[in-house]
Amino acid sequence: MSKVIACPSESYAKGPYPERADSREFAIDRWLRATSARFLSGLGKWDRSSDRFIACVECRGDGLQGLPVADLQSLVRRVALDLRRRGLHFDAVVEAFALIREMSAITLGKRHYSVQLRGGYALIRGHIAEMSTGEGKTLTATLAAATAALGGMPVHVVTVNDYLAARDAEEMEPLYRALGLSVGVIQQDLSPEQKRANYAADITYCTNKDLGFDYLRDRLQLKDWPSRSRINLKRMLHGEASVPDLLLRGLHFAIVDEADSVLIDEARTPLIISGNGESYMTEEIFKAAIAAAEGLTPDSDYELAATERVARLKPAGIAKVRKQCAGQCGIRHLESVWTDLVTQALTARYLYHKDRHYLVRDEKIHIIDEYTGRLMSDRTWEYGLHQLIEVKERCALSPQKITLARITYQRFFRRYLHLSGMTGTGKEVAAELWSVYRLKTSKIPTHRPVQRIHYPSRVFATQEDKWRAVVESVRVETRERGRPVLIGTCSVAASELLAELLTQAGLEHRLLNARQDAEEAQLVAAAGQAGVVTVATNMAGRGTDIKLASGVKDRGGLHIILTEFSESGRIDRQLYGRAGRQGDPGSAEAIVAVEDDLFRHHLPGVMRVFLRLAVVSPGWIRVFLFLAQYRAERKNARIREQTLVSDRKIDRMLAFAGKESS
Ligand SMILES: Nc1ncnc2c1ncn2[C@@H]1O[C@H](COP(=O)(O)OP(=O)(O)OP(=O)(O)O)[C@@H](O)[C@H]1O
Repeated sequence: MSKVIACPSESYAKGPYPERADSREFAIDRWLRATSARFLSGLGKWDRSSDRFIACVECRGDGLQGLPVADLQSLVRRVALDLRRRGLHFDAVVEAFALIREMSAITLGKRHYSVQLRGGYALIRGHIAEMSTGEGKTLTATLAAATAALGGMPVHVVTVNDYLAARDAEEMEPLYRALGLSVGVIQQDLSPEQKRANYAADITYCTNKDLGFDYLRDRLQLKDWPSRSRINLKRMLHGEASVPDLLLRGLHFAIVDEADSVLIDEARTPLIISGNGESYMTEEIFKAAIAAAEGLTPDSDYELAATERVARLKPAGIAKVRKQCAGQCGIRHLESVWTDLVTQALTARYLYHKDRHYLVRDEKIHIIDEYTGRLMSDRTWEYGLHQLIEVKERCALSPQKITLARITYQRFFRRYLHLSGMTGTGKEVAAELWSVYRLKTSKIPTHRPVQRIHYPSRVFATQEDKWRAVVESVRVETRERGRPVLIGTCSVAASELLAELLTQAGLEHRLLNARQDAEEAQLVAAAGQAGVVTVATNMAGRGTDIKLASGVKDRGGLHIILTEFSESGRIDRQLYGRAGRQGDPGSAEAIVAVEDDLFRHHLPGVMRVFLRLAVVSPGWIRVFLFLAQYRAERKNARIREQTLVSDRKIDRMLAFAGKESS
């Protein structure tokens, strides 16, 4: 079984994955769900405001300060019993929050600030807590996670990449251990047994992808599970019926960190599990398709939609493809298959780029996750795209896959009994979070005023001018001011180009990208030291906490350089958010070019001319940037909408057939 990346444009599912399970395990699971639902029902009885809640926690906390750990632990045991008995009752949650806060002060040396209590309140109420970057969401999550876990709920803390999942679990573990709770971490390369053990922990830190795929694997296990009456019959005839080994313990209580990325941005692409299938497509056919695609003329024969990464053949192109290629490789009778394949070949040839969308390593294609900048080595693209890219890059051909199970994030996360989330950038997507997930967004104030300074953005006519300005800015900030600098680039290729230019300019630097990811923790640890230059892809764009070395604050803190605006302003703000955390000094600037993808794809030609002529002031740059990102976000929202619509259509079709989808 392997995992497939769906092309965003193709969002249909094959095959139903009905749930027809019953057994002692499932009875336990159902009992657990019912218990969880009872546990959560206490929330409905809360009639006091968040201010009152915070005041109660603060007041109770005053009474707990100075108590020895053993006394706190016995109070924790008492509140755990109370939570199990009465559920998320107001008084019990106040007591739990106050105890977790005091225990955190002792074990981690960090006592939750009032604003973090407010964030915790939002999470326990099932909201999205919008807390600015660097405000301590990792610590905030412990309040809700530990309270739910003390009450017996299996808790999943979901984040965007393995590095963050492992870091957060490791940092918070002393607190959980002191509270008598176990912690599990799911990493990509764990065996099923290890995963099962980690999911059995009270609180499990995992990534959205691992969680989604593990859920699909469980659904596949359940697919062949017979109905209740068949199990009973089997038991009568053969004794105990065997039950499948599931990885998860069900979907109960989830806290999604970087919620806008997981629930909105990544929701464009469904999760698909596939297995090896039989195919008549040979290497010759894929080669012929690439050759046919190369023989077509742009604009007259085909058009490319770069943002959606899909190619479309025009009537002239279709006629040419049929005339030139039909009959090749013995698939004459399937002209539509051939045209589809040539269209995919156009996509592979012109819309997927080496060192941007994938890496070639050991004669294999490794997909780069566009949201996290990390390698997804065990994933493949579907509908022949992966094989076409392999042919394009002269790699060995991997077997073609067929879809076994599929789910969208929209549908997956709605299955949790209790869903909540945190992000530094949730304002723009608050309406979508509500309409799709029924999640309210609560804005949490900052603990200390943000001191980050934003220099005016600079737009250059060419890439060369842009990179020259970036190198100059690095020189000034490090050599003249002695500050650390973090430069965000949009691809492995761009990061390597900049690294080369910095070397030529004699500026020492470190590189963090999908090709050089082994020393991520060390690179991040060193990135806050005076004069250190770190060039990174969006691997360092979210969640990364760069701690400033002593003396760096006096020099102005960390400086961030953004070298290409992304389609969403949220992603840019996340990168800026690596500086000026927790009230520290810091600064950020954007140095970009008119030729960057965002402007090329989303700005009308006349505006690009204005930008190129450099007649625009910083104010106008902001206007053009807003417009380009607005158009890009609209397009992406439409894609997500389509994914959801086709998902609902599949649901209705399966319901009509008396089946249930994954
Ligand atoms: N109550 C606290 N007391 C002391 N330090 C804290 C407290 N809360 C958070 N911090 C520190 O603040 C820094 C930022 O925390 P964290 O990385 O969790 O922020 P974040 O909100 O998740 O950031 P991002 O939005 O970038 O993901 C960390 O170094 C953390 O140790």
